[in-house]
Amino acid sequence: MSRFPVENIRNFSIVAHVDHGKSTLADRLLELTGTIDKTKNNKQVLDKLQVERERGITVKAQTASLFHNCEGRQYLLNLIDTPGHVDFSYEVSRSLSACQGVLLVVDANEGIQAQTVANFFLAFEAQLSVIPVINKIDLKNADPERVENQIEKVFDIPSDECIKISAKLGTNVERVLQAVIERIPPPKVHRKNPLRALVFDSTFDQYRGVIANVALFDGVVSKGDKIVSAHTQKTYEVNEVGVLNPNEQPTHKLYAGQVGYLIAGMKNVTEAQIGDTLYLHKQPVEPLPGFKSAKPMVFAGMYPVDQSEYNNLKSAIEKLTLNDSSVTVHRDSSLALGAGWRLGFLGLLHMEVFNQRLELEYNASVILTTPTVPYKAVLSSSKLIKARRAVQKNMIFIDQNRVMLKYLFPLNEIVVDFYDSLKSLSSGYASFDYEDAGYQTAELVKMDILLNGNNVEELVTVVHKDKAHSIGKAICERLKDSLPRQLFEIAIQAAIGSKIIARETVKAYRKNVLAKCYGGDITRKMKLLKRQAEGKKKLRKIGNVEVPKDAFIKVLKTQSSK
Ligand SMILES: Nc1nc2c(ncn2[C@@H]2O[C@H](COP(=O)(O)OP(=O)(O)OP(=O)(O)O)[C@@H](O)[C@H]2O)c(=O)[nH]1
Repeated sequence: MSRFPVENIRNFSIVAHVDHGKSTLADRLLELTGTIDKTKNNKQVLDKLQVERERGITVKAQTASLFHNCEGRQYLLNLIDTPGHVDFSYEVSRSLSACQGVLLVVDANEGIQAQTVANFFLAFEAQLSVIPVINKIDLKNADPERVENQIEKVFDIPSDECIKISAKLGTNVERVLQAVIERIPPPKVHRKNPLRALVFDSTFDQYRGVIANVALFDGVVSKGDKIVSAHTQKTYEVNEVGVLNPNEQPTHKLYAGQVGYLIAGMKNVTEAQIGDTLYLHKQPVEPLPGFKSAKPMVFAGMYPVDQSEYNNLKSAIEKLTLNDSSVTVHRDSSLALGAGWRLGFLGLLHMEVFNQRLELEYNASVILTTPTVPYKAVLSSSKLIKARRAVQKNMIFIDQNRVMLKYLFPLNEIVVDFYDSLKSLSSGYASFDYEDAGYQTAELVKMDILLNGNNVEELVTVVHKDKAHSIGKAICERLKDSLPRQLFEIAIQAAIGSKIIARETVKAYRKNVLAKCYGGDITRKMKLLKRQAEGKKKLRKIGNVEVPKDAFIKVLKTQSSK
C-alpha cells in the first residue's frame, strides 16, 4: 500500500435517487479497472446482501478499492456505493465522511428527483466535489440536455461539467474515471502524525468477529499494532488489515488517506461504535467528530415466535444492529408474547428490510407488533382525555424556495405515516424533524381487536376517538384478508370497551359431508349437516386462532395508511 502516495488517492462515493443506476455504474467501474472480470453476470456486484439481491435495491453502503493506471501513474480509487431510498439516507451521510468527492448520478429520462436534491445537499454541506453524471442515455426517452439544464439551474453546476453515460452499455464510463482523478482532490492527511482512524461502518462475521471499515486521517496502521478505541478506551491488537477489492484482501499496512478494513479481536458488538476514532496505544489523539445519531421514526415491538429462541434472537439483533446502527433497541415485554424488544426504525421499508435480514441471514423467526408510542393516561370515571390538535407555532421563510413550519403535534399522528405522506405529497422535497414537547392531554380511546371474542393483546392500540371507527374497520378488513381459514368461523371485531365498532367474518372451510350420500333419505342428510354445525360450534369455542406474522405487518400498514 506504500506505493500509493496521498496525491494518487481519490476517495469518492456514488449517490443518486433510487434506481438511477448507482450500482450498475459501480459494476462498470469495477470492470474497467480490472477489479472484477468483465462478464455478462456482473449485476449490482456490490449489493452483497441477500435482501438486496431479492429486492433489487441497495440498503447498505459498500466499499471497493480500485487500482487504476492513468498516464503512467498508479491510482488508488476508493469507491463507496450508497443506498438511494430515503429510509437509508443515514448510510449516505456516513459514507460521505470518508470521501472528498461524489458522483451524482441522474437518470437521463427522469431527471432530478427528491433524493438527487437531498444527496447533493449532503455532499455540498460536507464541502465535497460534485461530479454530475447523466445516466441511461441509451433509453429511448432520454433527454440529457434537459437534465443538464436542470442540474445547472438547481445546483448551479455548469452544464459542460456533466458527463453523459450509459452505465448499462458502458458508454463514456472511462470519462467518469478520468473526472474522478482530475476533479476530486486527494485527501488532506498527514502520514507522519500518529494514527487517527475513523470507524465509518462495521459488519459482524460469525468467525472473525467485528470487521470495522476505517478511513485513515493520519498515520499508519499495521498488522500487530496495539490500538485503542477512543470511545471505550479498550486496547486491542490488530489481527488483520486490508482493502476491499471488492472482497477483503489483506495488506500488511494501511496509510493515511486510504480506506480499508481492520479486524482487531472485537468480539462484543457494543465495542465497535460507528463514528469511533482508533489510535495507537500510548499515542492518544484528538478524536474525530463522529456522527450525529439517526432519528428513528417508526417503533415496533419484536418478539421471538418461541421464547426458547430468546437468546438466539437477542444475539442476532445485536449483530444486525452492529451492521445497521440506525436501529434503536430497548428491552420490552408483553403478557402474550413474553420477553422481547422495542425497536426504532427510520421508516417502514427499513423495518421490513431489518425483519427480512433477520430471517435470511440469521434464520430467525419473529413477531413484529403494531407500532406504539408511550402515553400518560389519567384514569377518571369517564375515562376520557381532552383532545388537542396540531397547533401551528411559527413559520419562517428560509429563502425564496424554502419555508420552515413549526407545529405542536400529537406524537401518534406523526410516528408512522406522517413522514411518508409528507414526502410523497411534496415529491420528497419537504423534510421533517421533531423533538419531544412533553405529554399533552388528548381524547384517546383504547381499541381492542377480538378474534372469536378473545382479545389479541398485541393488536391493542390507542387511537384518537374520531379515528377509531375507520382504523378499527380497516384492521378488521386486513385481518380478514390475511388470516388463514380454519375449520370454524372466525369473528374479527374491533371494540372500545364493551362497544363493538367494526366486524368482519372469516368463513369456515366447508367439508362436503354429504359427498357419500347418493340421492336417498333427506332426514339422514339433515342429520349429517346438523352434526357438522354442532361440531363447528364446539371447535369455535376451543379453537385457537393463530395470527400469522405477516398479518401483524399488514395491520401495521393499515394503521399507517389511515
Ligand atoms: N437502459 C438503462 N438502464 C440502466 C442503466 N443503468 C442502470 N440501468 C437499470 O436501472 C435499474 C436500476 O439500476 P441500479 O444500478 O440497481 O440502481 P441503483 O441506483 O443502484 O438503485 P438503488 O441501489 O436501489 O438505489 C436496473 O434495472 C439497471 O439495469 C443504463 O445506463 N441504461
